[in-house]
Amino acid sequence: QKGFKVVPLGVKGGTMDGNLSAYLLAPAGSDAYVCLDAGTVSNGIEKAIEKKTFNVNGETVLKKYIKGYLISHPHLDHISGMVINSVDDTVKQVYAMEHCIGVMKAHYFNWQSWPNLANDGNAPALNKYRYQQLSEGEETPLAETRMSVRAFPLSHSKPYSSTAFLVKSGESYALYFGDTGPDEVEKTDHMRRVWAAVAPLVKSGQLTGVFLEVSYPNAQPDRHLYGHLTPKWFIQEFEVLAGLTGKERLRGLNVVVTHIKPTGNNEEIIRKELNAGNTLGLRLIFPEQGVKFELN
Ligand SMILES: Nc1ncnc2c1ncn2[C@@H]1O[C@@H]2COP(=O)(O)O[C@H]2[C@H]1O
Repeated sequence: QKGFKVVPLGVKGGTMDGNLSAYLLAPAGSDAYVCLDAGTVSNGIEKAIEKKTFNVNGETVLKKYIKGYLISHPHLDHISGMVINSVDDTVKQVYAMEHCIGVMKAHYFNWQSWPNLANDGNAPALNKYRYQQLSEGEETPLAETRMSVRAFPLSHSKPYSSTAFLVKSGESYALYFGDTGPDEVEKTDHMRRVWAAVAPLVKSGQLTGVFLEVSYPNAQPDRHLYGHLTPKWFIQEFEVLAGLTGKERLRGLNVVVTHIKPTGNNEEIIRKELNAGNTLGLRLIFPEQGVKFELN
């Protein structure tokens, strides 16, 4: 089977602490998932069961279906669900780049913030979560799944970093961006480097979807982006990809819109601004907590 299935456990940025960034991703036809970021875990599993996305209990989803966590950066809204659930969880892998593993060791699984359920850091390390360090561009198999991942660094308000994950299953790929500012504002080429890596996969039709953040409406001034995108910058970044692939290649590309901060009626404003700016014909997907969808 080609492509992936996605079960969002949490979809928002900002302060809604029962619904923060976390996306289960598995090859189509498989229940061996990884969790892309883990802001909200239990509440998302519960919502998915209510919505009949899963017909097993929450314990089975947490312990058996989730085979590992991919953490883009160590901000609480991307990691707190994993930390809180670690007590009830089973042995699994935690994949992240070096800086992010460093923060988890020093600041979360350190016995002071939380018991050290991981396999390194302050003694005694209880050895339940196994840190797997990802290096830029290197393909790492995702244990107990049919998937592998390549990681790319992102800039999330300099000097802080985040990560994009390019997940492979068979001949299909899905690209997940953690929080990121636009290259032009961050004064980096990090997003461009990701686009350059995936452009051939867009041309060959193997890239089944892109998860990209939009945190604020266009009215947010660039000096207050804090390492995030607005609809204008989101579209502008896809224009960079279009410059590498040709615009026509992006028509109908699945793009999952993540990390909207739901202040006031910003969700509606952002949706309108994205739709109005979508001259590339991207297939914008606004994910809902617990509602499964497919990428193929
Ligand atoms: N300099 C700042 N002043 C006020 N708020 C900030 C500043 N930097 C970051 N933030 C906020 O802190 C939040 C942390 O999570 P986010 O990166 O999603 O979004 C960030 C902003 O909302």
